[in-house]
Amino acid sequence: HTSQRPKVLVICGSGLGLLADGAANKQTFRYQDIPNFPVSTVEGHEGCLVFGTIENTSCVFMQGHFHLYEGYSLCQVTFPVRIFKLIGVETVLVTNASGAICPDFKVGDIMIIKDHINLPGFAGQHPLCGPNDERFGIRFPCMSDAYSKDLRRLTWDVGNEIGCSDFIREGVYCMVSGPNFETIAEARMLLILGCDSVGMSIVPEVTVAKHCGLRVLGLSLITNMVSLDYSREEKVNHEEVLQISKMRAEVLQKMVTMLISRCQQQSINT
Ligand SMILES: Nc1nc2ncn(CCNC(CO)CO)c2c(=O)[nH]1
Repeated sequence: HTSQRPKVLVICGSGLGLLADGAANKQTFRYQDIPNFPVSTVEGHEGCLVFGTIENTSCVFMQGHFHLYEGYSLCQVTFPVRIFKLIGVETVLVTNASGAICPDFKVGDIMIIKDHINLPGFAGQHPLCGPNDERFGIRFPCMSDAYSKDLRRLTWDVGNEIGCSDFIREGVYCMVSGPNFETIAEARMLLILGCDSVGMSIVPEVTVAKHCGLRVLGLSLITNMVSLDYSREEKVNHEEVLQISKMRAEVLQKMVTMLISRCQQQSINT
Protein backbone atom coordinates (compact mmCIF):
# COMPACT_ATOMS: atom_id res chain seq x y z
CA HIS A 1 0.00 0.00 0.00
CA THR A 2 3.05 2.27 -0.13
CA SER A 3 5.95 2.59 -2.56
CA GLN A 4 8.12 4.12 0.19
CA ARG A 5 11.03 1.95 1.35
CA PRO A 6 12.37 3.54 4.57
CA LYS A 7 16.01 3.46 5.62
CA VAL A 8 15.30 4.75 9.13
CA LEU A 9 12.78 3.41 11.68
CA VAL A 10 11.79 5.71 14.55
CA ILE A 11 10.03 3.99 17.45
CA CYS A 12 8.08 6.68 19.33
CA GLY A 13 7.63 6.20 23.08
CA SER A 14 4.84 7.32 25.42
CA GLY A 15 3.46 10.67 24.28
CA LEU A 16 6.10 11.06 21.55
CA GLY A 17 4.02 10.17 18.50
CA LEU A 18 4.36 13.72 17.17
CA LEU A 19 8.00 12.99 16.30
CA ALA A 20 6.45 11.98 12.96
CA ASP A 21 5.09 15.51 12.41
CA GLY A 22 8.43 16.63 10.92
CA ALA A 23 8.11 14.20 8.00
CA ALA A 24 6.89 15.12 4.50
CA ASN A 25 4.90 12.94 2.04
CA LYS A 26 3.27 11.17 4.98
CA GLN A 27 1.29 7.96 4.54
CA THR A 28 -0.37 6.66 7.69
CA PHE A 29 -1.58 3.13 8.41
CA ARG A 30 -3.34 2.01 11.59
CA TYR A 31 -1.75 -1.00 13.33
CA GLN A 32 -5.20 -2.60 13.50
CA ASP A 33 -5.37 -2.64 9.67
CA ILE A 34 -2.02 -4.44 9.27
CA PRO A 35 -2.21 -8.26 9.33
CA ASN A 36 -0.44 -9.83 12.36
CA PHE A 37 0.52 -6.41 13.73
CA PRO A 38 -0.20 -5.94 17.45
CA VAL A 39 -2.30 -2.94 18.46
CA SER A 40 -1.41 -0.32 21.08
CA THR A 41 -3.46 -0.46 24.28
CA VAL A 42 -1.63 2.26 26.23
CA GLU A 43 -2.63 5.94 26.50
CA GLY A 44 -0.05 8.04 24.64
CA HIS A 45 0.60 5.32 22.04
CA GLU A 46 -1.54 6.20 18.97
CA GLY A 47 -1.10 2.86 17.19
CA CYS A 48 -0.16 4.12 13.71
CA LEU A 49 2.66 3.60 11.23
CA VAL A 50 3.66 6.83 9.47
CA PHE A 51 5.81 6.54 6.35
CA GLY A 52 7.43 9.77 5.19
CA THR A 53 10.60 11.60 4.23
CA ILE A 54 12.89 13.90 6.20
CA GLU A 55 14.97 15.91 3.75
CA ASN A 56 15.92 13.09 1.35
CA THR A 57 15.75 10.24 3.85
CA SER A 58 12.84 7.81 3.72
CA CYS A 59 11.62 6.97 7.24
CA VAL A 60 8.89 5.10 9.03
CA PHE A 61 7.60 6.11 12.46
CA MET A 62 5.93 3.71 14.88
CA GLN A 63 3.54 5.97 16.78
CA GLY A 64 3.36 3.68 19.76
CA HIS A 65 5.17 0.47 20.51
CA PHE A 66 4.37 -2.70 22.40
CA HIS A 67 5.12 -3.86 25.93
CA LEU A 68 5.35 -7.13 27.82
CA TYR A 69 2.88 -5.71 30.35
CA GLU A 70 0.22 -5.45 27.61
CA GLY A 71 0.33 -9.23 27.45
CA TYR A 72 2.20 -9.39 24.15
CA SER A 73 4.90 -12.03 23.63
CA LEU A 74 8.39 -10.75 22.88
CA CYS A 75 7.91 -12.19 19.40
CA GLN A 76 4.95 -9.84 18.92
CA VAL A 77 6.78 -6.91 20.57
CA THR A 78 9.74 -7.26 18.18
CA PHE A 79 7.86 -8.42 15.04
CA PRO A 80 7.91 -4.89 13.51
CA VAL A 81 11.72 -4.67 13.74
CA ARG A 82 12.19 -7.76 11.55
CA ILE A 83 9.53 -6.55 9.11
CA PHE A 84 11.37 -3.24 8.66
CA LYS A 85 14.70 -5.05 8.33
CA LEU A 86 13.15 -7.01 5.44
CA ILE A 87 11.93 -3.85 3.69
CA GLY A 88 15.37 -2.21 3.91
CA VAL A 89 15.65 -0.23 7.17
CA GLU A 90 19.32 0.23 8.21
CA THR A 91 19.02 2.45 11.29
CA VAL A 92 16.63 2.32 14.25
CA LEU A 93 16.06 5.32 16.52
CA VAL A 94 14.20 4.19 19.64
CA THR A 95 12.66 6.70 22.05
CA ASN A 96 10.82 6.17 25.29
CA ALA A 97 10.04 7.68 28.67
CA SER A 98 11.90 6.54 31.75
CA GLY A 99 12.36 7.33 35.41
CA ALA A 100 15.68 8.70 36.68
CA ILE A 101 17.60 6.46 39.06
CA CYS A 102 20.75 8.60 38.87
CA PRO A 103 20.25 11.41 41.41
CA ASP A 104 22.17 13.86 39.17
CA PHE A 105 19.51 13.61 36.45
CA LYS A 106 16.62 16.07 36.25
CA VAL A 107 13.04 15.71 35.00
CA GLY A 108 13.04 16.77 31.35
CA ASP A 109 16.56 15.48 30.65
CA ILE A 110 17.11 13.51 27.45
CA MET A 111 19.30 10.49 28.14
CA ILE A 112 21.34 9.06 25.28
CA ILE A 113 21.32 5.34 26.01
CA LYS A 114 24.91 4.04 26.01
CA ASP A 115 24.01 0.58 27.28
CA HIS A 116 21.12 -1.35 28.80
CA ILE A 117 20.36 -3.99 31.43
CA ASN A 118 17.79 -6.46 30.17
CA LEU A 119 16.32 -7.71 33.46
CA PRO A 120 13.49 -9.75 31.86
CA GLY A 121 16.12 -11.26 29.56
CA PHE A 122 18.13 -12.50 32.54
CA ALA A 123 15.05 -14.47 33.52
CA GLY A 124 14.60 -15.95 30.05
CA GLN A 125 12.01 -13.45 28.81
CA HIS A 126 14.18 -12.89 25.72
CA PRO A 127 13.15 -12.35 22.07
CA LEU A 128 16.04 -14.46 20.71
CA CYS A 129 15.28 -17.53 22.83
CA GLY A 130 14.24 -20.54 20.77
CA PRO A 131 15.51 -21.74 17.39
CA ASN A 132 17.76 -19.10 15.80
CA ASP A 133 16.72 -17.84 12.36
CA GLU A 134 20.10 -17.54 10.63
CA ARG A 135 18.53 -15.34 7.92
CA PHE A 136 18.49 -12.52 10.47
CA GLY A 137 21.58 -13.13 12.59
CA ILE A 138 23.86 -15.48 14.46
CA ARG A 139 22.99 -17.70 17.40
CA PHE A 140 25.09 -15.86 19.97
CA PRO A 141 25.12 -12.15 19.02
CA CYS A 142 27.46 -9.64 20.66
CA MET A 143 25.46 -6.99 22.55
CA SER A 144 28.34 -4.95 24.02
CA ASP A 145 28.07 -2.45 21.16
CA ALA A 146 24.28 -2.37 20.83
CA TYR A 147 24.11 1.44 20.80
CA SER A 148 26.08 3.01 17.95
CA LYS A 149 28.99 5.15 19.19
CA ASP A 150 28.84 7.24 16.00
CA LEU A 151 25.13 7.98 16.43
CA ARG A 152 25.65 8.82 20.12
CA ARG A 153 28.43 11.24 19.17
CA LEU A 154 26.21 12.71 16.44
CA THR A 155 23.45 13.22 19.03
CA TRP A 156 25.79 15.25 21.25
CA ASP A 157 26.76 17.35 18.20
CA VAL A 158 23.12 17.97 17.29
CA GLY A 159 22.27 18.71 20.93
CA ASN A 160 25.06 21.29 21.17
CA GLU A 161 23.96 22.83 17.87
CA ILE A 162 20.34 23.33 18.92
CA GLY A 163 21.33 24.55 22.37
CA CYS A 164 19.96 21.75 24.52
CA SER A 165 23.24 20.25 25.78
CA ASP A 166 22.29 21.43 29.29
CA PHE A 167 19.67 18.70 29.52
CA ILE A 168 21.33 15.94 27.51
CA ARG A 169 22.80 13.05 29.51
CA GLU A 170 24.25 9.67 28.65
CA GLY A 171 23.63 6.58 30.74
CA VAL A 172 22.57 3.01 31.31
CA TYR A 173 18.91 2.17 30.83
CA CYS A 174 17.31 -0.74 32.66
CA MET A 175 14.19 -2.48 31.43
CA VAL A 176 11.69 -3.98 33.85
CA SER A 177 8.51 -5.70 32.70
CA GLY A 178 5.99 -3.46 34.52
CA PRO A 179 3.10 -2.65 34.67
CA ASN A 180 3.68 -1.53 38.25
CA PHE A 181 6.33 1.10 38.86
CA GLU A 182 9.20 -0.27 40.96
CA THR A 183 9.18 -0.51 44.74
CA ILE A 184 11.74 1.57 46.61
CA ALA A 185 13.80 -1.54 47.41
CA GLU A 186 13.81 -2.47 43.69
CA ALA A 187 14.81 1.07 42.72
CA ARG A 188 17.65 1.00 45.24
CA MET A 189 18.80 -2.33 43.79
CA LEU A 190 18.85 -0.81 40.31
CA LEU A 191 20.98 2.09 41.60
CA ILE A 192 23.46 -0.40 43.07
CA LEU A 193 23.46 -2.28 39.74
CA GLY A 194 24.58 0.90 37.97
CA CYS A 195 21.33 1.87 36.24
CA ASP A 196 20.78 5.52 35.43
CA SER A 197 17.13 5.22 34.36
CA VAL A 198 14.38 2.61 34.29
CA GLY A 199 11.52 1.86 31.92
CA MET A 200 9.28 -0.88 30.62
CA SER A 201 10.17 -1.01 26.94
CA ILE A 202 12.54 -0.89 23.94
CA VAL A 203 15.22 -3.38 25.06
CA PRO A 204 13.61 -6.30 23.16
CA GLU A 205 13.44 -4.18 20.00
CA VAL A 206 17.05 -3.03 20.40
CA THR A 207 18.19 -6.64 20.95
CA VAL A 208 16.45 -7.90 17.78
CA ALA A 209 17.64 -4.85 15.80
CA LYS A 210 21.26 -5.47 16.81
CA HIS A 211 20.87 -9.20 16.09
CA CYS A 212 19.90 -8.47 12.48
CA GLY A 213 22.65 -5.89 11.93
CA LEU A 214 20.79 -2.57 12.24
CA ARG A 215 22.47 0.54 13.71
CA VAL A 216 20.69 1.61 16.91
CA LEU A 217 20.36 4.92 18.73
CA GLY A 218 18.29 5.15 21.92
CA LEU A 219 16.96 8.38 23.45
CA SER A 220 15.13 8.12 26.76
CA LEU A 221 13.18 11.12 28.09
CA ILE A 222 13.42 11.44 31.87
CA THR A 223 9.84 12.06 32.96
CA ASN A 224 10.23 11.67 36.74
CA MET A 225 12.68 11.01 39.55
CA VAL A 226 12.40 7.43 40.88
CA SER A 227 11.73 7.24 44.62
CA LEU A 228 14.78 5.90 46.45
CA ASP A 229 13.73 7.14 49.89
CA TYR A 230 10.91 5.75 52.05
CA SER A 231 10.26 9.20 53.49
CA ARG A 232 9.51 10.76 50.08
CA GLU A 233 5.81 11.30 49.47
CA GLU A 234 5.71 11.64 45.63
CA LYS A 235 3.91 8.84 43.81
CA VAL A 236 4.79 8.38 40.13
CA ASN A 237 1.90 8.04 37.65
CA HIS A 238 1.40 7.69 33.89
CA GLU A 239 -0.28 11.09 33.53
CA GLU A 240 2.90 12.76 34.83
CA VAL A 241 4.93 10.75 32.29
CA LEU A 242 2.74 11.95 29.42
CA GLN A 243 2.85 15.56 30.65
CA ILE A 244 6.68 15.70 30.54
CA SER A 245 6.70 13.96 27.15
CA LYS A 246 4.42 16.72 25.88
CA MET A 247 6.76 19.39 27.30
CA ARG A 248 9.84 17.97 25.57
CA ALA A 249 8.22 16.61 22.40
CA GLU A 250 9.03 19.73 20.34
CA VAL A 251 12.79 19.75 21.08
CA LEU A 252 12.94 15.97 20.65
CA GLN A 253 11.23 16.30 17.27
CA LYS A 254 13.83 18.91 16.24
CA MET A 255 16.65 16.62 17.40
CA VAL A 256 15.22 13.56 15.66
CA THR A 257 14.69 15.49 12.42
CA MET A 258 18.31 16.73 12.42
CA LEU A 259 19.64 13.31 13.41
CA ILE A 260 17.78 11.58 10.59
CA SER A 261 18.97 14.08 8.02
CA ARG A 262 22.58 13.49 9.12
CA CYS A 263 22.71 9.85 10.18
CA GLN A 264 22.15 8.57 6.65
CA GLN A 265 24.93 10.85 5.40
CA GLN A 266 27.12 9.31 8.13
CA SER A 267 26.28 5.76 7.02
CA ILE A 268 27.08 6.67 3.40
CA ASN A 269 30.47 8.08 4.54
CA THR A 270 31.34 5.03 6.65
N1 LIG B 1 9.81 4.66 38.29
C1 LIG B 1 9.53 4.65 36.97
N2 LIG B 1 9.29 5.84 36.36
C2 LIG B 1 9.01 5.82 35.04
N3 LIG B 1 8.74 6.83 34.19
C3 LIG B 1 8.51 6.34 32.97
N4 LIG B 1 8.64 5.01 33.00
C4 LIG B 1 8.49 4.14 31.84
C5 LIG B 1 7.20 3.33 31.98
N5 LIG B 1 6.20 3.94 31.20
C6 LIG B 1 4.91 3.26 31.37
C7 LIG B 1 4.11 3.98 32.45
O1 LIG B 1 4.21 5.36 32.25
C8 LIG B 1 4.15 3.29 30.04
O2 LIG B 1 4.78 2.41 29.13
C9 LIG B 1 8.94 4.64 34.29
C10 LIG B 1 9.19 3.42 34.93
O3 LIG B 1 9.16 2.33 34.35
N6 LIG B 1 9.49 3.48 36.28
